[in-house]
This record gives sequence, C-alpha cells and structure tokens, in this order.
Amino acid sequence: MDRQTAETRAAELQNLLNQYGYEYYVLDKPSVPDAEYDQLLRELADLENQYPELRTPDSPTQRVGGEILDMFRKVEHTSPMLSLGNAFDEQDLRDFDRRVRQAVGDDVSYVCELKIDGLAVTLRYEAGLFALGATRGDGTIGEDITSNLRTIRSIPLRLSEPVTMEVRGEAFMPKRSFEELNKAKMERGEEPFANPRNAAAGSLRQLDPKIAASRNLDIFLYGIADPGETGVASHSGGLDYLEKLGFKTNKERQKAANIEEVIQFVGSWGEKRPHLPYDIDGIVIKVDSLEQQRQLGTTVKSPRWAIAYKFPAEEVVTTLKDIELSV
Ligand SMILES: CC(C)(C)c1nc(N2CCN(c3ncccn3)CC2)c2cc(C(N)=O)c(N)nc2n1
Repeated sequence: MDRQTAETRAAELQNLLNQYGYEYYVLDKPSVPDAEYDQLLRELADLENQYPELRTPDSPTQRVGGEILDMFRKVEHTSPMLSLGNAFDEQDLRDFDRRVRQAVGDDVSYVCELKIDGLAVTLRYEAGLFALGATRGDGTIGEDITSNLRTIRSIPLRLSEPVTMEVRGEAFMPKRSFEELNKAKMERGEEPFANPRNAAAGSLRQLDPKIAASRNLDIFLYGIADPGETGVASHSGGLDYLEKLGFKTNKERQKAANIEEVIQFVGSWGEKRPHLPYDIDGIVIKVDSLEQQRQLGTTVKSPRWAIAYKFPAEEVVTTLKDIELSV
C-alpha cells in the first residue's frame, strides 16, 4: 500500500474505531461485534507501524502509553474544583432551598444527580483533543494523571467539535470490576481494597498506565469548569452539550421543579442504590439556571447553588446477582 492510500485508510480506521468505541463505552450500545473492532484496531496498528507518522496522539491505538512515570507532576487548576456542602436530612434540604429562594426568588428549579462514589478529576481539551487530566487534589493543585485517564475507554481522545474547554467528572470502578479485582488480589495473597472508591483512587495513582488500563475504570462527567464560556444557559443544558461532544454523563439525573420533587427523588434512590452497578454515596442537587448560580456565588470553598445529600453510611453487602441496572 502506498503512503497516500495508507494515510487515507488510517484516517478512515480512526474515525470508525472512535465511533465504535463511543457506541460501546459511552452509549453502552455496540453496533459491531468485539472481534470486528479488534480486527480494525490491529489493521490501524499495522499501518502505524509501517508509517509511524500516522500514529497521532488521539489514535485509538494510543490509549495505553508504554512509559512508566517515576512521579506525577503537580497541576494548578484553571478554576478551583470546589467542595460541596452536605445535607443529612429533609430539613437540611428545605433549609438549602429557603436560602436559595431568599437570594434568587421562588422561580427556581433544580437538577438532581446521583453522587458517584469515586475520584473527582478534571479533563482539559485543546481544539477538541484530550490534552491533560488531573486529580482534584486540594481543589487548587492536583496531580497530572493524564496517562492513566487516557486508559479509561469512555473518555474521548477527540471530541466531536474542536473546542477548548475543561470538564469535571467522577472516575469510578464499577462494583463488578471491584469484586473481580479483589478476588484476584486475594488469590495472590494481596490485601484487597476496602471499597470501589479506594480501588479507583489506587488505580489512578499507579505510575504504570498498563496497571490502570487493567482496572476497568469508568467515568461520568458532571460539569464544565467555566460553563459561561460555552453559551449554555443552564446546568442541564451544559450536560446535554457534554453528551453532544461525546462525553459519558449519568443518565439517572432528573430535573426538579421544587424542593418537594428533590425530596421525592432522594427518597426513591435510597432503596434503588444497592442495585446500581456502581457505588453512590448521595445525591447532588444543583440550581439549574446558570444566571441564578452566578447570583448565588460561592463561599470560600463551596457553591451556594449546590448541596450534596448524603445517604446514611451503612455497610451494604450487595451480592452480584442483585446488580441489574447497566452502567
Ligand atoms: C461542581 C460542583 C462543585 C457543584 C460539584 N462538585 C462535586 N464534587 C465536589 C466535591 N468533591 C470532593 N472530592 C474530594 C474531597 C472534597 N470534595 C467531589 C466532587 C460533584 C460530584 C459529583 C459526583 N460525585 O457524582 C457530581 N455529580 N457533581 C458534583 N458537582
């Protein structure tokens, strides 16, 4: 095959593999059998070996880097990753709602999101290409774990539009992967992880990306660092925009017209929680209008327009057979 044909075929394969990867890992609706995906990936890898200049950083063959780091570099976040105030009961939620309405009036609606129990991370894209991924750290300074985040298949290496933006999400380990990892660890006589959150954090702290790649991590994106720059008017509109760009968001989110609907949503997820294929430790409630978010502003460490309702800590032993909802 001549150079020109190889270049055309490589671009075609990259687009095909990105589309198939998106369907499989983000939509959970594969359109081709795994064997076909693997065969196309091998064809692209062969072409890239023949013509190394075709091996672009966003190529699907570049998910798992070879180099083992000796440390993680520190990264200062462009805008701070804030904390969340907590609510522990219905009264706390009503108090939050009253404070919000005192500030912005009664015409306020909320978005309720499952609070994924993983590790908060931030992803930077430049002209649509995944450029840097970091841990939340102390909210201002995190660690550059780009090479490990690249191994999470649901993180797009190239967005559907060449936008430059920073997005935030929660990386996590599905319960099934957690059980399998701990089973393998115990068979090797190693100490198992206490819970999926520790397992996800431990996996993303590995200096060898091949180990992170073996841990079946996943991610749900939950926000845009500077939503005002993207032209969306609401938090829910921002999440729809993230989906349009190719990101994985959690589909269980729900709009609430008032705090009564928030309380209903929170109550409904108490008993559904054990059947989810991933751990959640609460529900995050956010004012939907970005203008009202701006009016409410933030305290020194957390937004006045969001709160995390925390489920009572309980040791839930869920046998695998109970897990039914797909990720
Ligand atoms: C952007 C805001 C601040 C409103 C925000 N902040 C979050 N978090 C902050 C505190 N975080 C944190 N992490 C460690 C130590 C202290 N705070 C962990 C992420 C959110 C976490 C989730 C989730 N887990 O599913 C979510 N759906 N939405 C979030 N939204």
